[in-house]
Amino acid sequence: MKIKHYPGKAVDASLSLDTGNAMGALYEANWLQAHHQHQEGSVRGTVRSTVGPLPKLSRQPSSGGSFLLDGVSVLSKYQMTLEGIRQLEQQSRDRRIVHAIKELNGYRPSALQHQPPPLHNGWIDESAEHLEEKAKSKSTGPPASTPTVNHYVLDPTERLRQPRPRQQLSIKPPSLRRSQTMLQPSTCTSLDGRRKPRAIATLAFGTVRASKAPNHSNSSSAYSTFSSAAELDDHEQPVISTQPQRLLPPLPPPLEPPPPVNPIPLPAPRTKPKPLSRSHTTVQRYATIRVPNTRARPPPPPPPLRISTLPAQPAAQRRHSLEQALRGLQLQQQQTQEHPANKSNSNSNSSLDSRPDTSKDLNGSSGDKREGFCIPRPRLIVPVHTYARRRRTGNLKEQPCDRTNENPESDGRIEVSREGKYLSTLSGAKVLGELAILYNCKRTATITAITECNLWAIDRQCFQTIMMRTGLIRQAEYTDFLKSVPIFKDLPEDTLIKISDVLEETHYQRGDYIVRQGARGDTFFIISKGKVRVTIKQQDTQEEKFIRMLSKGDFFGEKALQGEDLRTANIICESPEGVTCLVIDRETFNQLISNLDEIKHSYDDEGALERSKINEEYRDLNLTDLRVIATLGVGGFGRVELVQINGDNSRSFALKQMKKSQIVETRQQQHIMSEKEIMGEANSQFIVKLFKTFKDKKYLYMLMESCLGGELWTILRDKGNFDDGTTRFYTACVVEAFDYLHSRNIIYRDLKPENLLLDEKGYVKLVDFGFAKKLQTGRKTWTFCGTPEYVAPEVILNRGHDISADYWSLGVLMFELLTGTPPFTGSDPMRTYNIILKGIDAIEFPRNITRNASNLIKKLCRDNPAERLGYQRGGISEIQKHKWFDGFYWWGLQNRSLEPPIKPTVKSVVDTANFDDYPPDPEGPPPDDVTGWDKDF
Ligand SMILES: Nc1ncnc2c1ncn2[C@@H]1O[C@H](COP(=O)(O)OP(=O)(O)OP(=O)(O)O)[C@@H](O)[C@H]1O
Ligand SMILES: Nc1nc2c(ncn2[C@@H]2O[C@@H]3COP(=O)(O)O[C@H]3[C@H]2O)c(=O)[nH]1
Ligand SMILES: Nc1nc2c(ncn2[C@@H]2O[C@@H]3COP(=O)(O)O[C@H]3[C@H]2O)c(=O)[nH]1
Repeated sequence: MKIKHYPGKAVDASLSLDTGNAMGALYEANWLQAHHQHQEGSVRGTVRSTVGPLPKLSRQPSSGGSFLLDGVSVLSKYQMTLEGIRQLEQQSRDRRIVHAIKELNGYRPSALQHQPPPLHNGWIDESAEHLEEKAKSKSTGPPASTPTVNHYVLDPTERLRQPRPRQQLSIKPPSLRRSQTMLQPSTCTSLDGRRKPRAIATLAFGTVRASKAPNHSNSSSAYSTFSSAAELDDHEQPVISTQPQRLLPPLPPPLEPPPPVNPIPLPAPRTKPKPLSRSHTTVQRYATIRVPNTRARPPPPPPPLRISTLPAQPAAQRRHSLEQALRGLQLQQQQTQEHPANKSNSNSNSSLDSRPDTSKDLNGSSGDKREGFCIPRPRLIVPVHTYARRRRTGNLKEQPCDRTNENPESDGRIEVSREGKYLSTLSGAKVLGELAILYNCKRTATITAITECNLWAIDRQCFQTIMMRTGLIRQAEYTDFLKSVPIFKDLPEDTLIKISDVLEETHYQRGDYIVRQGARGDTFFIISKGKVRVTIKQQDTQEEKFIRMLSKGDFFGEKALQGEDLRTANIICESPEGVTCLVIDRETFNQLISNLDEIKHSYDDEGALERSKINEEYRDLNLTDLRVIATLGVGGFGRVELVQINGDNSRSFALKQMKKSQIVETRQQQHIMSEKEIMGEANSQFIVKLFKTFKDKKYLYMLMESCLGGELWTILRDKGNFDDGTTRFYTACVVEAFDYLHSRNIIYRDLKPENLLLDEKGYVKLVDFGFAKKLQTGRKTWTFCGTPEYVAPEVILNRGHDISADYWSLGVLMFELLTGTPPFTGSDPMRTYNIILKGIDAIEFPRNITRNASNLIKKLCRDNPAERLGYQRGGISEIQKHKWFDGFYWWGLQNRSLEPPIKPTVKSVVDTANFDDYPPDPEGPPPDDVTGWDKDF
């Protein structure tokens, strides 16, 4: 063991052993030996302090209470609370109304089926062993709630185990000792690892062929492609709708909107309605416009074009017709739902496409199996505004209108043009002419039949009635769904209705890129059916890395709307039966959604990106560009200096200088590399940022952000102890830092007030990542390291430890902040370990520790790592939800709006008044080390 003395500063000890993991083995052997001796009634009070042949002992503790866990659970932030969704839907206040509307219209209950609730809510990958362990503890009761039989019976230091006199706990400086970080050679490390026309027309068959950008928006091109270019010769081909041209004499004044609830006594058929005979419906099939194929041959005279209007009908008959039409809708919907092949695409490929094409049977008599079909699903009619909008989804490049793709052989195709400029070609069950009716305006485009077309027409009044009804149904359906989506559940009803009004439902097929990384984005998506895969392109390889799956109720696409318009990830349709999304435009997003807390969260990759941008700023900085202002602190390997960049007095940095020779001597090379990597990538305001590293022959340097509020240790030393509220604030900062690290499977391992620095505002940040380590999922690590007073029993016993060891140290920190002394304090490390192994229940809690605080401390300092709060199913949020934190404003802490309990005085960027004074290093410069082990530093 080497003890280093730093003049003027408390002692900092480095404990190093030559043998790999001998330390842990030695300790365990000692405890066990002593335990045996104790059982034999012969406690002799000796601790073997040399590394010699160890007695052959079982590594299992001799009595119960602790478990060896190999399976480490990982907190998954992306688990959906399906159970919650289901409950919300059930609780929805106007559910009956929604239901009534649906029933009245023969709609089926929402297609949103519930999945069984997940087995748990936030943990994945639990090893069988872990589960088994839990099952066991369920049946027998949690082992830890059994009064602690202290199986660490050894007591070589009987005298020291006397309860510490109370006054010792609240002792004022100078008795507050600086804890000592211990070092051990890292040879034994982890085992790891989206004005007045009268009819609209529906094009019944065929498929859209041309000008389809792969954005899956079914309604073709955007206005931006309009120009005064090339007039289309209207005489060449039959014109169905022309723009801007009044087709028919003006209509009577606009229809009075019917009351919201069904004005027509429609029966609400629960059984499948009979297919209607076509003679009963006003929604008739009109004379087919047969147009010879003009593309392949020289243009013949235009085909005869007959546009029929619906005969004027008495009101009762009209009502009956509407009834029929709605039944037809209903039937159509059922057919769509019943044929799996038809299920998939409500927009682009009409469900009719998959049926036998009987379009040539004009009278629709024999062989026409589509008797029930009237008009396609109402949804096709609704999103009319899509013509005007270029939806930015996954297209890196807009696809140009390519008329060469059109298939001259296909039936029922029409061409849409405006001011003579070609817009698109449509076929299949498309709706045309709805705009002029909806907006009471002139035709907005010219429709030309380019092949024979079967068109169906509905008069204005009928169309408007259907629209109103379908609109209401749709609104109710969407509102109902939104209430079941976690991020919207607390929004007021009127906001949900507003959102429902502008939602567009879009369907994607398996493999479709709904959103493509790098593309410009203007839309926000909520998944209403199916699953999508999130991937991100790797910087070096361009390969796509899988990030996560998102499913019903999840949302995506908020990032492009919040930032630079660019999509930050790929979203790919994963479900074989496709994915349905409710799409919201930027305007609605900004007005109604962007302020929701859940929308503001950031993803890991964003942090990494942001960090690499920050680090980029210092890329060309050299050591010689820095000038030293003062010493901020002294650590195990050297000094930390306050520095400024020459010529820039506006800011300052902390430069940690580490002696290479000493790093090698204590075999800390691996730890130093890990420190650089973790601190250089971490992007949390509760963790000190490392901007750049340098090296020369003697030293390694780390250029970090400076925290001029000083060490929490110094403030604690001066104040003696903190009150409950102050302790809560600092503990909460550490919880945030741990949340960041642990969610990335990084264990910190050296928590203590010395490693908590205050920034100028009074928020604390974690510094010194010398023992931090990234673990492989579910793995443990075995390096014996940390600060004696803060190490967890499993570290002492060398049983392997993981992030749960940090929760132990959090409990210790709370105790120390509240009392001024850590709970487990011996006169030397060995004695300290001994006290630790006796457990938290052996420690007397002074009265100034409130009941809630001691409850939390005890829950953090459980012998059994698996039982520690933070490490269980609810993850770190269980700590945040503990009674001691009741009323604590976590969101204010995260956005730094919470007032810190102590505001340090920092007069300028070079004010070091909050730090102790440090004389020069008496040892002088270390020897050169040019062995090259540090080439990656
Ligand atoms: N970014 C910083 N801003 C201000 N002071 C700092 C900063 N980093 C370190 N210090 C000061 O230097 C001291 C030593 O730094 P640090 O703990 O990182 O060194 P170390 O060599 O790893 O020490 P240890 O022996 O505890 O492992 C800190 O306790 C603190 O007082
Ligand atoms: N304005 C416009 N209308 C289109 C487009 N594609 C199809 N249409 C249909 O063409 C129809 C022309 O008549 P309407 O304006 O009544 O309604 C229009 C739409 O239904 C398009 O890109 N722009
Ligand atoms: N960048 C990023 N986006 C994610 C992640 N998980 C889900 N997403 C979503 O993927 C979307 C891609 O498009 P946006 O960038 O607009 O918004 C993104 C997020 O909504 C993730 O881990 N990182």
